[in-house]
Amino acid sequence: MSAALGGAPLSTAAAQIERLRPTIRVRHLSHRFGALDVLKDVTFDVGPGEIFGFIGPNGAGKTTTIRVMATLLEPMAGRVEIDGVDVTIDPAAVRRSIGYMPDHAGVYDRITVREYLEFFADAFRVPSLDVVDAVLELTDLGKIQDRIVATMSKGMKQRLQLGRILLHDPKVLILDEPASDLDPRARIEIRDLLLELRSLGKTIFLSSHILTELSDVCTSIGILEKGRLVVAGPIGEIAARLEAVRAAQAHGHAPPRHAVVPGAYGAQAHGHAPPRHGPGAATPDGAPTDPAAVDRSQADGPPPGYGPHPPHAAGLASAGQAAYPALSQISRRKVKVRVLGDPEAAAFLVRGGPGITDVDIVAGAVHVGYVGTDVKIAEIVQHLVRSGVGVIGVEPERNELERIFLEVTQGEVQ
Ligand SMILES: Nc1ncnc2c1ncn2[C@@H]1O[C@H](COP(=O)(O)OP(=O)(O)OP(=O)(O)O)[C@@H](O)[C@H]1O
Repeated sequence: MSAALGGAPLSTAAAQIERLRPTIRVRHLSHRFGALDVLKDVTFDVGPGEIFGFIGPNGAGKTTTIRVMATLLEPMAGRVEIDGVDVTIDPAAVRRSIGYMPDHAGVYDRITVREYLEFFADAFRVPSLDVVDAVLELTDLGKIQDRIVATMSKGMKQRLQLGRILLHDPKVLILDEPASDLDPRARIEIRDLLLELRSLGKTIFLSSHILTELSDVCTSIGILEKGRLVVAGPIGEIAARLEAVRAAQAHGHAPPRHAVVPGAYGAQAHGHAPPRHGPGAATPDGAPTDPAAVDRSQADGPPPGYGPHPPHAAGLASAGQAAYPALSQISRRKVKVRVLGDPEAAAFLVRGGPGITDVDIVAGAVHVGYVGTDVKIAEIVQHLVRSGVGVIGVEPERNELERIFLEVTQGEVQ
């Protein structure tokens, strides 16, 4: 089926340009509602073929960002490009290349699934027969195509909404809270569908205020808090940088520059690091050295009325310094260790060790609190094994994304 939704083949040169260019490019985006600064200098990239999770608590500014991306709201300052097109310069072209699913969107209830899709296919002026069949197959709604929409479950309605935004074969999907209010099965189905859409070459931007909701499908994330982007990039890369910060701090050093300087995520995360020499070269803190580059960077610079960019808008930089005390204090971490034999004996061996803050037995597992990096986990395990304890399971207490979220945010809402 995918031929109808897989996009046209590109020439080699064009394909190369596309591979290098971020599909979504947000630069210094700022917006105000009345006196409320809702978005403050938000900058990030989403590369082609990524599933980008835009995570933040209620009121953080996710929907406002999305509405700008979807051409429904003109930004007060900053720039957003979708597939190389500026949303304020050519909104019609942007609309053709995106499929936008708002949160809590309604569906027409009194028609069948097929009629619903045919109606929108007509509205979008796409040849409805082939495309509707393809969408029904992709969303797995073919079996219930004659069902009245009103009788469908929430999960099915959500898939139908996704089907609707696929009809014009957009390159980019922008989904506002696509999994909220869904039961676990429906969430898994949406997740699988997103993975399939990615395999068809779509770039997917989704927002969520529930961290674990779709985190397992995201290739990269951005965390928004009180209108500021706290961090963005591939999950593994952010985790590695936090680990470097922790390691340095565990040894009483300042965090290494590469772990915290502006530009340590985003552009570099997508392979667009500024060269060290020649045009576009940058100083270690990301400032361009060539005057033309300075001009270009100023063209991207702070919007009028919004002042200089606050340092922590640029990444983990200030997160590792004063602005994010949670990071600079190094959060205590926990690891759950399962052992053969008596857990009390294992707890006794670990308790009081260097960097160990507390040890408990919960449901037969030894829960060890510690300060430090993953190296500490290895040391604990090594110590137990050398002492003759059989270690059968080691599980850091939180998943990676939860840990990152807790470390880089302060739990503030606006
Ligand atoms: N049209 C508007 N007029 C005034 N204030 C608004 C408007 N739209 C949003 N806001 C305010 O802007 C802030 C950010 O809202 P936004 O909807 O972007 O957040 P969000 O991260 O999507 O939150 P949620 O998950 O609750 O949807 C909130 O304080 C909200 O009340």
